[in-house]
Amino acid sequence: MASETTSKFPPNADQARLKSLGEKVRNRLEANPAIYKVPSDDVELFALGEFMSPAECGKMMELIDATAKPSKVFDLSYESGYRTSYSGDVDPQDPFVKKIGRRIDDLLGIEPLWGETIQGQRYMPGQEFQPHHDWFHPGTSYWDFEMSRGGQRSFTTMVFLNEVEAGGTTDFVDLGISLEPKPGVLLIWNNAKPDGTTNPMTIHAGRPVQAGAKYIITKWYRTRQWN
Ligand SMILES: O=C(O)CCC(=O)C(=O)O
Ligand SMILES: [Fe+2]
Repeated sequence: MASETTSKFPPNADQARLKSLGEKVRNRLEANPAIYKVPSDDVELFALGEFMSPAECGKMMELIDATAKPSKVFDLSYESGYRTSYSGDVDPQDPFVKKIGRRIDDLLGIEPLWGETIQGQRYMPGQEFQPHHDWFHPGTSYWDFEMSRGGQRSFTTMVFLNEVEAGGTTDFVDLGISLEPKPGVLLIWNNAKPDGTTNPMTIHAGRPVQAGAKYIITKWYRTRQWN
C-alpha cells in the first residue's frame, strides 16, 4: 500500500517503547493484590472489581447520555455497521472525569500525558463493536496521523458501568474468553506482546446488546505524549 511504503513510521515503530512500558506496567499490576490476571498464554489481560462505585458509574452514564453521538472508527463510517454504538468524549475538563482518569493513570503507573481522553460508549439493543484491534495498523489511512500524535497504543483500559440484561459481552475472539459486563469492573490489556511487537491475539469485540443497554468508558494509552 502506498501509504505504507512512504510512511516515516515502519511497522512496529514503537517496539522498544512498547516493550519497556509493558514491563513496567506488568510489574506494577502483578504487585497489586486486588488485580486479577486473566489466565492466557497469548494476551496480558487483567481485571479489577469495584474500580468505580455504583454512584460513580451512574454519574458517568449521565455524562455519556449527554454527549453520545454515533461512533466513528477512523475511516469506517457509522453506517458500515462495524461499530454501531454511540460514543463521545466525556468532557476531559470535568473534575469528576479527571478524577477517574487520574485513578486509572495511578493504577497502571503510566505518564498521564500519554493517555488519551476518556471515551464513553452506549450500546442499545442490536448495537455492537465488531472484532478489531485497538492498536493501529500500518498501511491504513490513519497510521501516519495517529503515530505522529502519541505513537502506538500500548494499553487499553475499559470500565463496565452497568449490568446488561442480555448480550453485550466483551469477547476476545481468538482466546475464547467472553467477559460479561459487571458494573464497576475495570479491564486492562496490553496491546503488545512482551517483546514490544503489536499482538494480533488482542482481537476483541463488543457483542450485540440483546436487551437493555450497555455503558462503558474506555481510556487508551500511547507510547509517548498524546495530543
Ligand atoms: O464494548 C466493548 O465491550 C468493547 C469496546 C471496545 O473494544 C473499544 O472501545 O475499543
Ligand atoms: Fe476495542
